[in-house]
Amino acid sequence: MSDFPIFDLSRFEKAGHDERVLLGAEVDDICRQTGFLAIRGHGVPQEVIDGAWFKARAFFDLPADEKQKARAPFAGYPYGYLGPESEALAKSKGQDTPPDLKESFNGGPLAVPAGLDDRQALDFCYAPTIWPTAPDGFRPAWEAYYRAMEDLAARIMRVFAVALKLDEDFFAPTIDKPISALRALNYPQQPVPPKPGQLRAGAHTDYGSLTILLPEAGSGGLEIFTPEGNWRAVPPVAGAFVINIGDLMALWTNDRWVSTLHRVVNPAPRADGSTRRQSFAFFHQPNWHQEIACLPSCLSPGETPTYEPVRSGPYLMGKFQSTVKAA
Ligand SMILES: O=C(O)CCC(=O)C(=O)O
Ligand SMILES: [Fe+2]
Repeated sequence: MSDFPIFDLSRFEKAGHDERVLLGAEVDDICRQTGFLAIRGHGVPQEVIDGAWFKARAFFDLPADEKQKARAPFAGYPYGYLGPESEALAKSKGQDTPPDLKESFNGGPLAVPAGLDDRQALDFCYAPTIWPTAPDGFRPAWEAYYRAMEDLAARIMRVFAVALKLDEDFFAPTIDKPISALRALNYPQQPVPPKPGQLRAGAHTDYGSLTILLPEAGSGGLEIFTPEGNWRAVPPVAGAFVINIGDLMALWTNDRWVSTLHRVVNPAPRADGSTRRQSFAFFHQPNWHQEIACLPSCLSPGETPTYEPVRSGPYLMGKFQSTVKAA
């Protein structure tokens, strides 16, 4: 996919007002088509990326019973280790498929906002992350990466605001107590052929405002469903993150921006067996109570919003739980 769009965030941040508007218009174009692009010039230190990446790798390399010590305590609990075959993302789209061929470790917000007393929020998004006891140093490395993603997401949301012809900090109050989750994914080698319809990650859209992906360097498998109706590979871009918008951004923009269907396909069988793939996905999610309703700048005169407003937290909870419970 040689024409996969790449956006230089440092260029935007150094630019004056007029150039920002022009760069914002480029992002608006991309988000109207697929909402998938690579971000370079992001400023996230390589040590922070490597720190979390190699701790995650060391965790996935542990024996299964070690990893299970950090498992989510029940189906539908959002954090901790989710072992092989515990989720089918296509179920969030009403597709009944065999479970995805992956395992993941998931962590939530690093702190509970002072004074928050919403039971559902406390029991779901602010439920404690179940930390692994090994490898040493996992938690600080994870938290450093989580913080870097939270910061990067807030900067990208500023670009989005400009792209939508809104005040640059329009989104700031909607994401000042975000309920984002970080997920480390491991797609193991496949010694046994997948079942019919079974993928590494079934076709889905992401649920929130924006996802920041870090696919393994040189790996393939991630595909998006293009407006022309084809599945198309997304390449990992060296030194960049792949970002995509989620359902809440589509809702916010009255479908001016698309939350594109994507999936991770199985690798071709290889004689050397080296088909394992790792990735990080940071799911940026507006404040629990934030109402997401069509933005005024996305409504032409005489047009009415397509969707009823939703609240960020309960919306996310419903989507997440649809992927792990029996259909
Ligand atoms: O691993 C990847 O590259 C993508 C995973 C993904 O789309 C997801 O977990 O939502
Ligand atoms: Fe996704």
